[in-house]
Amino acid sequence: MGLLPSTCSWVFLAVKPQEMKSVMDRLRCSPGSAVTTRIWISVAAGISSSTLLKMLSDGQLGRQLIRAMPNTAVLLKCGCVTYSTDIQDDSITRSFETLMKPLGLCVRVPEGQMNATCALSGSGIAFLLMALEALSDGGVKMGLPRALSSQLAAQTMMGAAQLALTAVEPPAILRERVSSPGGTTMAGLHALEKGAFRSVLIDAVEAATRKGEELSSSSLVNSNS
Ligand SMILES: NC(=O)C1=CN([C@@H]2O[C@H](COP(=O)(O)OP(=O)(O)OC[C@H]3O[C@@H](n4cnc5c(N)ncnc54)[C@H](OP(=O)(O)O)[C@@H]3O)[C@@H](O)[C@H]2O)C=CC1
Ligand SMILES: O=C(O)[C@@H]1CCC=N1
Repeated sequence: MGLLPSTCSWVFLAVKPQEMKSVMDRLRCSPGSAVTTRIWISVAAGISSSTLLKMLSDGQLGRQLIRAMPNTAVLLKCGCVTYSTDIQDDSITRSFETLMKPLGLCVRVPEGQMNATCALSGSGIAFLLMALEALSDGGVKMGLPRALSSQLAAQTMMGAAQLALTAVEPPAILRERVSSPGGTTMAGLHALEKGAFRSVLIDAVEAATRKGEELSSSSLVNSNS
């Protein structure tokens, strides 16, 4: 990775947060590093824009930075990309959004919300996949074949997401419509409430956000070392 062509005007930094400092150090020594007008896009979880900007300025690599957070569903063009930047030139942010929009939803957020969006949409895919696995296990426990159970769980999750994305009503109302008095859904929802389902998901987003904050402070320490 010693070479950074000077013609390369947009560079994605997609290494693990712990690798970022050493990668920046190596970029500084690259022949093309003198180009200070290029746009840097970091997708690293946790590392704040101020830490990244410090690494860029230490390496005299310019200061045009976009901090972005995609999720793995971008592979299927139904992902989320959140980003924050202090770049004032609208043509640059428009170009970035044009690049990202085919991948799914692309939303600009304040820097202070990046760790929370990383937790919710970046890591949230894993939380939902775990829920999907568990739903499928539930079906298998009740005698369904594994393949059918997994297929029904995934399709049901997609259906719930499509309903939530297209309906005018909030998810709570959509849920009520499935919950007949004395019916099967209420029986299942009661079991979820007893297991603190909602609370556990809220805890998961909070824990992932806090981890992002920790990664930010540790990379700041590293960038000063
Ligand atoms: N996984 C996810 O869902 C998401 C991840 N991210 C972020 O993306 C980043 C990468 O994560 P992920 O893709 O999961 O990790 P991977 O381990 O899959 O990929 C890391 C990449 O970095 C390369 N790499 C490692 N060390 C160096 C180095 N010293 N110099 C140059 N390249 C290096 C690796 O190359 P090689 O394979 O050749 O070793 C590999 O291509 C992380 O910062 C993560 O926070 C952001 C959003 C979502
Ligand atoms: O945990 C991770 O490495 C990544 C960051 C965003 C989602 N997962």
